[in-house]
Amino acid sequence: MKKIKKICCIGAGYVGGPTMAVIAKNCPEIDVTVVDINQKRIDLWNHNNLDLLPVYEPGLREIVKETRGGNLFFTTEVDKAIDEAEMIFISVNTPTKTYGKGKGQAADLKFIELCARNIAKVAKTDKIVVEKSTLPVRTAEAVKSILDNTGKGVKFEILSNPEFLAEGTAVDDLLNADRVLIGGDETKSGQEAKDTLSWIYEHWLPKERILQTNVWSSELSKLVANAFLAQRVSSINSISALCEKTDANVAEVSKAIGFDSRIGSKFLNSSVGFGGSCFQKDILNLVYIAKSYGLNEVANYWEQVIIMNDYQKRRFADNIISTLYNTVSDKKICFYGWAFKKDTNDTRESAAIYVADALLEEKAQIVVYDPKVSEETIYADLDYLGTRSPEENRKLLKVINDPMEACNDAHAIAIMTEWDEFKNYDWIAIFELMLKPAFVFDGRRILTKEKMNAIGFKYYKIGQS
Ligand SMILES: NC(=O)C1=CN([C@@H]2O[C@H](COP(=O)(O)OP(=O)(O)OC[C@H]3O[C@@H](n4cnc5c(N)ncnc54)[C@H](O)[C@@H]3O)[C@@H](O)[C@H]2O)C=CC1
Ligand SMILES: O=C(O)[C@H]1O[C@H](OP(=O)(O)OP(=O)(O)OC[C@H]2O[C@@H](n3ccc(=O)[nH]c3=O)[C@H](O)[C@@H]2O)[C@H](O)[C@@H](O)[C@@H]1O
Repeated sequence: MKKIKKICCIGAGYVGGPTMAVIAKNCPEIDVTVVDINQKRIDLWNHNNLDLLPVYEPGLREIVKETRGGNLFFTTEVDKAIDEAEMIFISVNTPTKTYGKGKGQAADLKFIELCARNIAKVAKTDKIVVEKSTLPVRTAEAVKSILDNTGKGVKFEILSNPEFLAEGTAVDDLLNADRVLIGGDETKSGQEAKDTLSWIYEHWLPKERILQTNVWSSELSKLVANAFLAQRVSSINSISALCEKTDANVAEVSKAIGFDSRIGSKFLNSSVGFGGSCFQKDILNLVYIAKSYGLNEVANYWEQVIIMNDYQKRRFADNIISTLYNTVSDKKICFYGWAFKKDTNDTRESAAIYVADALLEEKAQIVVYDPKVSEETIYADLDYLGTRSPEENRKLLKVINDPMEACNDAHAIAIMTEWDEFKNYDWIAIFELMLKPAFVFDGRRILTKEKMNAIGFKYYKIGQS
């Protein structure tokens, strides 16, 4: 096993940034360079004001402060970093394809291929190339084929090392990972490369949490882990609809089933629907792969997780409309939260986007307050859907930085993200500011029905009649 001194990571996003910061902190003898083609993102990673880091994660700014400029570097000099590194992580985005074959399901691998071609072009010495991005099964084969055909005699070992961190808890997830998965060739040099990557993680994680597999198992396990997690959320959300029709309470059901050690208590919180950049993308990708092998029953089974999630978002929006006397036209509805979960500024696939879109179709006036998401991001999310013109989105939806001002004269509040601060608001003062009857639609189940009703609210909580 070779002890390496220089690594590079292509892609300074939600995975590349935090992962490399944690490696730099725990491996002071290794120089870690994170590269990106997005100059603005790199400038923000290098900004003196650490509040402006492009990724908000609890604990991240402290690690960046400690390591940046010491053994952690952010730069757009991609070729130089590739040339100097002994190990290169590819951590670029792999979104769902929006064109051509597999449109709407398959992962778009153009950024991965560009990275592979760039490494092939630049590399003058042997490299270990690590797939950190989430990739369809057998992608390593394509990457290997591109790298092995450079004709320069440079040797590449390809490893799959998918990331399991969740946003909002990224630093903690990295420091205390349940497991690290490393897939590689079952050859002597493949084993050596796997051991070198294991050695990096062993700086802070117990050896028994580092699992080595073949490349294909590793690639597939990542998609399957996300599919199983999302499936739990869709399963409990399906039950939330049933609870609302009966006198059952979804929290009591979650608790009761979660006590069974075979089921376990995690990931059973009913919500307005899961969001995030990966659950939907990775399940769609799994569905596409299954279909491509003619496994239609397998594909249909997993697709149902997405169908249920779409139903949950639609159901929430429909309930707001029907409860507000079947019309929200010109009614002010205040959204508390836009991020797809608390403690992140990421909004990709957030349920808030789709609920807002449905209400805007009914000509509602929406006012959004989120403690970490910018106005620019919120408008970009809506414009991306293409449902109406950017001008109309800006006319119908406003972003306000003060939660009290946001709910002033509102007919209803919709809680879209479970930010802790929402629980501690002065809900009596909020009630006073709103039009009556004052409605609250709690898509995250963070408030107490009895207390809200006692204040005078008409309070609706997902999964409770
Ligand atoms: N966001 C998350 O929580 C997790 C994401 N993943 C996976 O990790 C991968 C990356 O995800 P994120 O970090 O969220 O994406 P991201 O979109 O935040 O970051 C990707 C970065 O790669 C850069 N990039 C694209 N092509 C490039 C190129 N040729 N050269 C240099 N830079 C390039 C982009 O400019 C962007 O800044 C995806 O495959 C995702 O599925 C895996 C686990 C968790
Ligand atoms: O591949 C990825 O990108 C990552 O996807 C998820 O992480 P993330 O999407 O960041 O966040 P989660 O905590 O999984 O939440 C996803 C969504 O499900 C929702 N959720 C989660 C749990 C729950 O019980 N109920 C629920 O509605 C959250 O609010 C959020 O909208 C996985 O948890 C990570 O292991 C994985 O690495």
